[in-house]
Amino acid sequence: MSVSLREPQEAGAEVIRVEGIGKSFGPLRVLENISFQVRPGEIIALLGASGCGKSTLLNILSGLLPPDEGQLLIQDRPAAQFNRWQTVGYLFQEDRLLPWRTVGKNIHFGLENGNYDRHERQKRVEEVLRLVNLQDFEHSWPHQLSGGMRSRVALARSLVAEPEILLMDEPFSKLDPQTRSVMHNELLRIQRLTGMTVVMVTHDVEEAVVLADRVVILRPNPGHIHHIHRISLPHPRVPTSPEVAEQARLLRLEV
Ligand SMILES: Nc1ncnc2c1ncn2[C@@H]1O[C@H](COP(=O)(O)OP(=O)(O)OP(=O)(O)O)[C@@H](O)[C@H]1O
Repeated sequence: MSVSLREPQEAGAEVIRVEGIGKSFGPLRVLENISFQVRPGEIIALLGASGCGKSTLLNILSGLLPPDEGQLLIQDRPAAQFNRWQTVGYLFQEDRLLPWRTVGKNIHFGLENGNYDRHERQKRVEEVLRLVNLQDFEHSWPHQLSGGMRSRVALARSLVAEPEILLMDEPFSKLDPQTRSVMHNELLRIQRLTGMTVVMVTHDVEEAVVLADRVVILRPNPGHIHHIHRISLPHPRVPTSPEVAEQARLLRLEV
């Protein structure tokens, strides 16, 4: 994909800046005073107990949900000014593939908010299918695919508009452990190739350790940042290794 040819951004620049964000739903205070920055190409995991506001925070980062307080800057611009369809890709817990569309047409869906001609759309779909190693499945139907392949199609759909930022809400949690591990490696390979920035919600401490550069640990009532934990282990990080187990142990003490 042409994302792989993207110019590296200025060293140290931030792609996301969250400043003092708060959010309530009616009387329920969900997030309070959330501040952190994300540098280009970082993988950030949002980790915390159920209900501490991880998905709400991800929705705010996507620009879909306005915060009540504080501000979100994407590439130094207020969230209201960025074109979220081209800047941000979103990958959900369910693959959300449309069963009446082929793989190729499902991926086309990721381009329907952009201004692309037919030739450009087709070129991008073919490129992203190669990126996720599904080049032979453009004309297959979702029901013909395994869980891991469906997960790759959903990933391809979120990447086809070449977003700078990929937001993921527990995207691999429904996969079996072996397929999940394969998808972790796929994500890391694609991240390296494209240089995209990733923010992901997870419940899974090992997943956070295997993937993330930094883990933002949230605690509830209302959701706030307890600690930001850096994971400095080199890749590949083997899930069964003592180093990963030790980092997971440290994280569990904090969550
Ligand atoms: N649109 C909404 N309207 C009302 N309450 C909401 C809304 N969205 C989320 N909430 C509430 O906000 C709180 C935080 O929800 P959120 O989904 O962000 O947490 P989470 O940490 O992602 O949880 P989980 O790990 O279980 O998915 C919960 O109490 C939830 O019921």
